[in-house]
Amino acid sequence: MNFVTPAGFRDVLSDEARMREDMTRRVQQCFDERGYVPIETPTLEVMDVLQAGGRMPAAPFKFFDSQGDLLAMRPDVTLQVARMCATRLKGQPGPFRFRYTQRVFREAESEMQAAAREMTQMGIECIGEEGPAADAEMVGLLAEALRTCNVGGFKLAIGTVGVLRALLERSGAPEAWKESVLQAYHSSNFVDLEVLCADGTVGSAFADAVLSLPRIRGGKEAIAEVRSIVSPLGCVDGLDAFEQTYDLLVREGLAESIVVDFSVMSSFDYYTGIVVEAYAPGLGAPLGSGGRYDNMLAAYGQSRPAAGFAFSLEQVMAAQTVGAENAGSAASVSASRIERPLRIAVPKGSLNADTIAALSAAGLDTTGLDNPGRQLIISNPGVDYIIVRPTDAPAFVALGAADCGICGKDSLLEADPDVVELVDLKFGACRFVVAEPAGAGPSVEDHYRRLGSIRVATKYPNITSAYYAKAGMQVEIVKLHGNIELAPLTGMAERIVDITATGTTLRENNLSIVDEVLASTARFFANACAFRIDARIVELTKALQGS
Ligand SMILES: Nc1ncnc2c1ncn2[C@@H]1O[C@H](COP(=O)(O)OP(=O)(O)OP(=O)(O)O)[C@@H](O)[C@H]1O
Ligand SMILES: O=P(O)(O)OC[C@H]1O[C@H](OP(=O)(O)OP(=O)(O)O)[C@H](O)[C@@H]1O
Repeated sequence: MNFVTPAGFRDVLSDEARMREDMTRRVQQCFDERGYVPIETPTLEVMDVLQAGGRMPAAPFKFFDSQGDLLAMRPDVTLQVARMCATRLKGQPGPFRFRYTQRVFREAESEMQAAAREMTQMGIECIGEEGPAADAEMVGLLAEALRTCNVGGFKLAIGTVGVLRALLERSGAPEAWKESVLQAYHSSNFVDLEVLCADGTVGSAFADAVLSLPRIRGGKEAIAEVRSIVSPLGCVDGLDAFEQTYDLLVREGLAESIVVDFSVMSSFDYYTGIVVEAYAPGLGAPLGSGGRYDNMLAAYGQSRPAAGFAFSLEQVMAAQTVGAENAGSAASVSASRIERPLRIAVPKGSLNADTIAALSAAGLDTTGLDNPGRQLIISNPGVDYIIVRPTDAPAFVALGAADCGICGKDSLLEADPDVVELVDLKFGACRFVVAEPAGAGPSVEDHYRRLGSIRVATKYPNITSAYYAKAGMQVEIVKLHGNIELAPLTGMAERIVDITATGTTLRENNLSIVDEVLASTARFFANACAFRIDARIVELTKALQGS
């Protein structure tokens, strides 16, 4: 027997535990000095209670107790605080300022994530206050806490959800379109957004506004730019308060640390006003996030305005490690981000030549990239090309090993990484199809009727199972790594789900297409944090769009 901890759970040895203790103490003291008092919430909640508060931030661990209640380990503290305020503190007038340091527990969300499943969150919730002063207090305190933790060069991206909500409501668009737009915003999919805004569902002024909003970023001028776009449409909701919040933050000396960014809207259904996400240079994932969630308490029976944030102790410690490594070089942490080469994941294989051509047309020095030999990283002035298998590109970018990259939409759909999809590069066009041996249709259908399932071979099990789940058909998926067409020819599977481009492979192996699953082209995409703090990615995006 191996005496190991469960995946994603670990012991913390003394040296690290001492650092964690010290950091926690300093942060809690910082919160305490601003009038925030400690609270603790239970490790377990009834699942229905958690769900009542809105979208769950991550999949929780769940189990039944002896009474048959479905319980969940807390994936987050905010929902619990909302529940607590609306129930146990119902009779008290407030406002309440709470702080906490608590472990949260999350089931792994994807295979690609080598993630911890137990994390320590430090955060605050301010219940019963609203307006720019309360919002600035929340964002300012997040900045102060990160400074207390010596996180160098951090950035706080702030936006407000009011403007987009107003644009959608007043656009007159059908619900399905609005949901698709929100989905594109949530998944940071600029390519989908472009397609939706070009489909003629809403007038061009609304379409242009919805499309340009997430690309606007900067300082005070970014707010003015948003205003000039949404004001003629009568959609300035929340923008005045947001501008006042921004001014207050600048007055607190935070101009260098905050960046207005209207693409930060990942939890639109949960937040009602300002949203904030914290990033540190060199970290692939955000340090923490927060915002205003005025509707959540009402879901528990008592309406009160509320705002708060939480950040991860583990992420803060990781930022310090990256900061210490950068400090070894001549530059400071924030400056080193600018000086460090931009890391681009470049696919080898069939997308390679077009990728090099696109990067070169965008103005990058691609010398040596077309003939790297066995060298896996090609370094040119200002840029490191990381040569990857196309199916690995999403992992490199999502985990922050590369700042941005290129691969087929098929690889992105299969991996479903947390990245920002920026440009449809149009090359690498292919179609995903379901195919079977020519003339085998009746026998495959008979097989399904008799056994209630068929075997489908593919390199893309996630795309395939999503397709069959939608079709309501039971299948056994056989995962292969290449020459998928062999599976039905050898009797290993009845059908395949695979790529076709010219159709030659299907034709030469006497296979015929049963259905179309989706079409794919190559995409340029970026790590969500790098996209928000590294201006070079925005520049490269523009250059690639023009090429
Ligand atoms: N005829 C085609 N066959 C395969 N892929 C194509 C074709 N045309 C375009 N593509 C695109 O090129 C991408 C890379 O294909 P390629 O064959 O180079 O790598 P792969 O073998 O699928 O990936 P990996 O080596 O990571 O398993 C595909 O994901 C797809 O988006
Ligand atoms: O329609 P066509 O132009 O004939 O292209 C389709 C073929 O290309 C891909 O294979 P790939 O060359 O990537 O090899 P693999 O089977 O090893 O993945 C795909 O899996 C098909 O087999």
